Amino acid sequence: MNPIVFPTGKTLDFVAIGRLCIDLNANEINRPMEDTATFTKYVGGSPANICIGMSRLGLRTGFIGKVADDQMGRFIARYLDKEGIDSSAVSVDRTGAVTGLAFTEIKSPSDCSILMYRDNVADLLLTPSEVPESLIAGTALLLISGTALAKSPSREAVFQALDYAKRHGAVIAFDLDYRPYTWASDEETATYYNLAAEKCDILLGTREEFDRMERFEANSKRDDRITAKKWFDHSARIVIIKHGKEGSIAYAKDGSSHRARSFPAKVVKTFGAGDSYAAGFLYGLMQGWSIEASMEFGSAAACIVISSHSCSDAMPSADQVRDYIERCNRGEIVPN
Ligand SMILES: Nc1ncnc2c1ncn2[C@@H]1O[C@H](COP(=O)(O)OP(=O)(O)O)[C@@H](O)[C@H]1O
Ligand SMILES: O=C(O)C[C@@H](O)[C@H](O)C(=O)COP(=O)(O)O
Repeated sequence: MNPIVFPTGKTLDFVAIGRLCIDLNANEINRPMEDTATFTKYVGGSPANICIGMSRLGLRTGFIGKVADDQMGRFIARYLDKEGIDSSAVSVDRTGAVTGLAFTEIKSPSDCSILMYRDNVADLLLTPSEVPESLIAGTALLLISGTALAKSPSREAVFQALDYAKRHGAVIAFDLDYRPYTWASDEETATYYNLAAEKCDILLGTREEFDRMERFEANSKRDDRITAKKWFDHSARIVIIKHGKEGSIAYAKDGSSHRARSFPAKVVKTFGAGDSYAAGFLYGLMQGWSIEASMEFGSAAACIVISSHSCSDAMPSADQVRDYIERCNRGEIVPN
């Protein structure tokens, strides 16, 4: 069963708020970054990737964010337009801030890491006054992402967006998306994550990300059910805890739980899994599918992205995801 009823009659299906950045993915894979000479540039940033994923799946999407007034910022803006994403709420920084960069290291299909350059980044300078109420009033689903909570004024901009979403009945999804680089302390992280999560209908995060929010609480066994239960006393209706290759588990407010296995994949790199999973899962819910069917769709979308070189550019269409599931069912995908 699907416990989320999305509002109808909106002009957009999905709006994300947060960072628009650049991924620089190593071309010479299976080696440390010290030995990598060339990288390919893609649009990146977790909420940007999810929004691109939703657009590829055929939804009407928009983005609220801030880009640098430089070549990278213009590359991002152009890419959003090409993908058919409403970028009317993407403002341009005029203070000399820069675009965030994520260099990716692909040492092996299972040993990947990210080196972030995020000093004075434009995305964290988004202000509450740059969040248009009309765009949020006109969407069925708003996605927020944890990194945008790391600093003011972007933090207040996200809370402003949450307030508008509540006011206008948009469903709210929160991808925890914890990135250590941006936060001042563990206490600060837990405080703002908890304050935002209380207001959201759907929470998605890895076990490690939920651990960050629970640092003051008694869940020493890191029990997923205990983690999820807390949020049902607030606004949550679905809590998903992701466990990499081991799959994911969803808890719903009615007490049910749903496990999704991961599909086989010829993995190039592991990053991008969570973003494509989120896009596939949220897309499924918006089609009125069950939680299980939506999780399956997200898991297959994740495999397509981790079998590719990029995150954003590799986001699949709905037909590609369906085809991947069928090929897996026929035993045609042999994992590495
Ligand atoms: N090595 C893998 N093989 C197949 N599927 C994977 C693999 N890693 C991740 N996935 C899929 O992607 C989903 C999200 O991945 P996960 O690593 O948990 O999130 P994140 O990328 O946010 O850390 C998993 O639930 C699983 O379906
Ligand atoms: O989120 C970023 O700033 C970098 C992403 O674009 C990057 O490609 C990535 O790490 C994806 O994250 P994941 O889906 O959680 O693995």
